[in-house]
Order: sequence, then structure tokens, then C-alpha cells
Amino acid sequence: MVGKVVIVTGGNSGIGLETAKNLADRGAKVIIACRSAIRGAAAKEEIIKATGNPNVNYELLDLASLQSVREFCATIMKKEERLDVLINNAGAGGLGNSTTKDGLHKGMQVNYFGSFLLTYLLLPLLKSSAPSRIINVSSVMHHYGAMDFDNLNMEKYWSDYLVYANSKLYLNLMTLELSRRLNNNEVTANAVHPGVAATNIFRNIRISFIRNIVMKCVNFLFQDSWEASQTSVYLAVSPEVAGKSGLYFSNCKVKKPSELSQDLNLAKKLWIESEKLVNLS
Ligand SMILES: NC(=O)c1ccc[n+]([C@@H]2O[C@H](COP(=O)([O-])OP(=O)(O)OC[C@H]3O[C@@H](n4cnc5c(N)ncnc54)[C@H](O)[C@@H]3O)[C@@H](O)[C@H]2O)c1
Repeated sequence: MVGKVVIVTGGNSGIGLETAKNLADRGAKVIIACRSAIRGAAAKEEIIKATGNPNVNYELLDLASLQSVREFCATIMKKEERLDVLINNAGAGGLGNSTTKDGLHKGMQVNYFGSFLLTYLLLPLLKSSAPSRIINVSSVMHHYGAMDFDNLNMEKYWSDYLVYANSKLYLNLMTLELSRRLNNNEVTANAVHPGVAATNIFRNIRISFIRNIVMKCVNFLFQDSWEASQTSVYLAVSPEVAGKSGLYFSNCKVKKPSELSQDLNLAKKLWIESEKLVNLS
């Protein structure tokens, strides 16, 4: 990865931190996209110390603000000459039923609309750096998502569960549409289920007693963040996946996503509606 530039959103915590560390260890220039300067600086220091690669930086990004997404992308376009790998890893659960100042449902914006705009704005740099790769960190939870264009932004009905499942389904559809639009496969786009790992993703479980039990059970039954980062790393570095696009991976293997995730018409329509909702058209 020496000479390559990688962005990992949410690279300061959990699976993203392990992904960023692994790619820095392989010599990449790693940019962590993160909401807090304090957490960004701490992650930068941890990664440099662990890998000896000084080429690690952070830039501020709050996916719950489209202005922040635009500012982040403008900074990257100004500072970086290339972008080889974009990993849309940041995500959150249990954000409740609030609306951002962009008029979008907060959970949907953090998990999908923000990453949609970010990817859209960075496409010129990804294209000029081709062959390059986009990796969208989805979840097995996408299987429980539903596609209702009258409720794209959760304006009619919602639950934390549905927001998470739908946002991951939308990420899969964005992956499919990206691969269709970038059809020469010079820029590839793939989705990942990282597997279940006890990370801060569970921090919004409001009752601390239940949160602690869930974390302990997940820790006991499943994997750690390092293991959960392996499929993202595989998609970022492996020659085996060069030119492969529009696929869904887990455990470093292609897996079949839900039927809805494979519907090209839904993917096209969602892209057009997303452009409108993030004020691109
Ligand atoms: N941990 C699991 O069991 C699991 C399972 C399936 C999918 N995932 C997915 O893996 C990805 C990484 O999650 P994790 O488990 O490492 O959790 P985590 O909470 O440790 O990491 C999530 C990252 O996203 C960032 N983030 C949250 N809101 C943001 C915002 N508004 N703007 C910018 N960044 C923001 C956080 O700061 C953090 O760095 C997420 O997309 C998550 O949905 C996790």
C-alpha cells in the first residue's frame, strides 16, 4: 500500500480504527475522518506508535451535517493529489427520531445520506486515481430493511431498528448503483458485513445494565474489532478483488445479499432520490 492514499471514516474507533491501523502498517497514507479533533489526534498517535508509519492524519467530518461533508471533501480535494481507497465505515445505531439541520432523519444521514454525498463528491479524485476502490461498511441487518420511497427519510414511520436496517440496505443499493455507473471497473465499489463485534456501536443502548450485558455476550460469542476489520482490509488491498464490483462480502468471501439489495431498478431510483435529498440536483 506504499504510495496509496486511504480514507477511513470513523477511523478513530472500533472496526475503523483497526482497519486504519492495518492499512498504515502496510505503508498506506491513512486519513481518519472523525468528528472530534481530540479523538482524531489520539487515534493518529495510537496508529503511528503501533505501526511506525508517520503518514497518518485526521480530518474533521460530521456525517450528520452536509456542510461538514462538503468541507471535508473540499479539504481532501485541495490537500490530496490522489485517493486510492475510500472506506465508508462510520455508522451509528440508536440515534432516536431527531432531524438534522439538513432536514434529514439523523440516523439515516449518519449511516447513509452523509456517506452518499461524501462518495459523490470524492468520485472525481477516485476516478483520476484509478484503479481505486470504494468500500461501504454495511451489515447483515440490511436483510431486515424495507424499501418504501414514500418513507425514504423516515418521515412517515420509524424505529431505531428500521433506521439501522434501512440505512444498510440503502448502502448496499448505493454500492450496486456505483458499480453500474463506474462500469469500466476502474473504480470498484463493494459492500461489507464486518461481522458482529463488541464496539462503541452499542453505546446508545440507553440502560447501562442491559448495555453491559449485551457487550459481554457479544464479546464472548463473537469476534473482536481486529477480526471484524479483516474483510474491509481484504477489499482494500487484495489483488484477488481487483476489478470486482457491486458485490457484498463477509469473512473475505462474496456472500449473497438480500433480494432487495440486488434490484437494479431500486438502486437507480434510490440514487436519484438521494441526489435530491442531499441537494445535489
Ligand atoms: N460492531 C458490530 O457488531 C457491527 C456489525 C455490523 C456492522 N457494523 C458496522 O461497522 C461500522 C463500524 O462500527 P463499529 O462497530 O466499529 O462501531 P464504533 O462505534 O466503534 O465506530 C463507529 C465510528 O463511526 C463514527 N461516527 C458515528 N457517527 C458519526 C458522525 N455523525 N460523523 C462521523 N463519524 C461518525 C464514530 O465516531 C466511530 O468512529 C459501522 O458502519 C457499523 O454499522 C458493526
